[in-house]
Amino acid sequence: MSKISCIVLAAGAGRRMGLEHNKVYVSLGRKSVIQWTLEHVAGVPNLQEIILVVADSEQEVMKEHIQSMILPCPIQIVVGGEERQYSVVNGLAHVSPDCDIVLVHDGARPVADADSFTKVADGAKLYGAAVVAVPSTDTVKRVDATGVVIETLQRQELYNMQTPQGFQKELFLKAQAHAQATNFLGTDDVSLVEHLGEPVHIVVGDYKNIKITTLNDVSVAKRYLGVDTNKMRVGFGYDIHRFKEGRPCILGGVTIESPIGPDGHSDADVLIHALMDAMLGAAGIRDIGYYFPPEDDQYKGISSVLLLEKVNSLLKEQGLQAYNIDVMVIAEAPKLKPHIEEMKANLQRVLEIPLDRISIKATTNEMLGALGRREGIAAQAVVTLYEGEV
Ligand SMILES: Nc1ccn([C@@H]2O[C@H](COP(=O)(O)OP(=O)(O)OP(=O)(O)O)[C@@H](O)[C@H]2O)c(=O)n1
Ligand SMILES: C[C@](O)(CO)[C@H](O)COP(=O)(O)O
Repeated sequence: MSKISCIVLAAGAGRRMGLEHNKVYVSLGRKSVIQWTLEHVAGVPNLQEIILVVADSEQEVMKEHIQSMILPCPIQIVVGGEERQYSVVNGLAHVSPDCDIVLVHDGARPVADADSFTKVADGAKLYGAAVVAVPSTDTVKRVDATGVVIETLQRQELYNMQTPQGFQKELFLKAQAHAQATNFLGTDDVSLVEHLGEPVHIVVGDYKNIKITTLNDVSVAKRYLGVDTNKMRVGFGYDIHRFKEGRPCILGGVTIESPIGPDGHSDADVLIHALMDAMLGAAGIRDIGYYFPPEDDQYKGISSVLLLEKVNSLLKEQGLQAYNIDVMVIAEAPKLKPHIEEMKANLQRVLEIPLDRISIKATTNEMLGALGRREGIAAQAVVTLYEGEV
């Protein structure tokens, strides 16, 4: 019986996702991308070990991330390389001597099911190298650097390669050594065996086995995994600041001429503060005091637009995106009307939603109470968030 080792690659940067963190930590419902991937890998019969390849800087984060998982075999975390292929080389160096079949799988493919691993392992055992692939559904053309079509390729011969990709270990070691000796860099693993001149067999896979590459893939993967998606959430925020003479009056990222302005640790932009609390509330991830504590010097005088950027990326990491926002500022002065379009443009720049889904309104407090006595300024905000892209 074959002994199988699976190298799971998670050492990329996930640049195309545009997040601050590696895409493999993005949540897809109650589990992250890498947790779904590992759960599916764990279902492979005869699996002896998992070699999880992780960037040097993320070793601790990854350990914390997977420590609660119950896996059927030992898992070893090893350091990745600059390119995907070099990460595979590092993983391969840690494969146990008694394993005879090596599978390689992208950590960013959380939908691949245990069946595709089994079929690839069987194919590798039988033929030496096998890969899960799907027929191309689009017409594919070769195009030159000026954008002119060179030729139309025969679609019946074209397949999109996915992972897992599997190998008899000795063949894979030989192919890796040959690639190194000839400076060959492939975009997938079986291409190293092709480069060696040995045959590679495909196993027909499933179109659902997507690689999480852009934010849009997150909602698609959630759908495929049966995780609730496109659910709307609502959040509410409120903030109030005392006015102080000589303080700048910054609202919605716009500096308004005024002899008085809201007092506070940051730039005291009460409008953005109410908005951020509404966003965090809708996401269910605490409040602005938690992320930007007033006793922390790094936030002294900081522009709240920068804080809003941070809140927006916290939401993106949860697969959430603002759909519409409605903010009400309550103050006797200054007059906001001449500045509202500029404020909306500032919010649009950060939140990347159309202007017609951003509402900023202002009202006086009819000279009632502290706000009516011009002692301060308050704001309330309501936000709807969508899970996934809208
Ligand atoms: N040096 C690298 C580059 C990529 N990968 C892994 O290879 C898989 C497929 O690569 P890709 O989708 O390109 O991931 P990233 O390199 O992270 O993404 P991007 O190219 O957008 O930065 C991912 O699971 C990624 O973590 C890796 O282990 N080591
Ligand atoms: C290996 C792979 O997932 C097969 O489709 C793909 O080639 C990886 O490419 P990327 O450029 O690293 O995303």
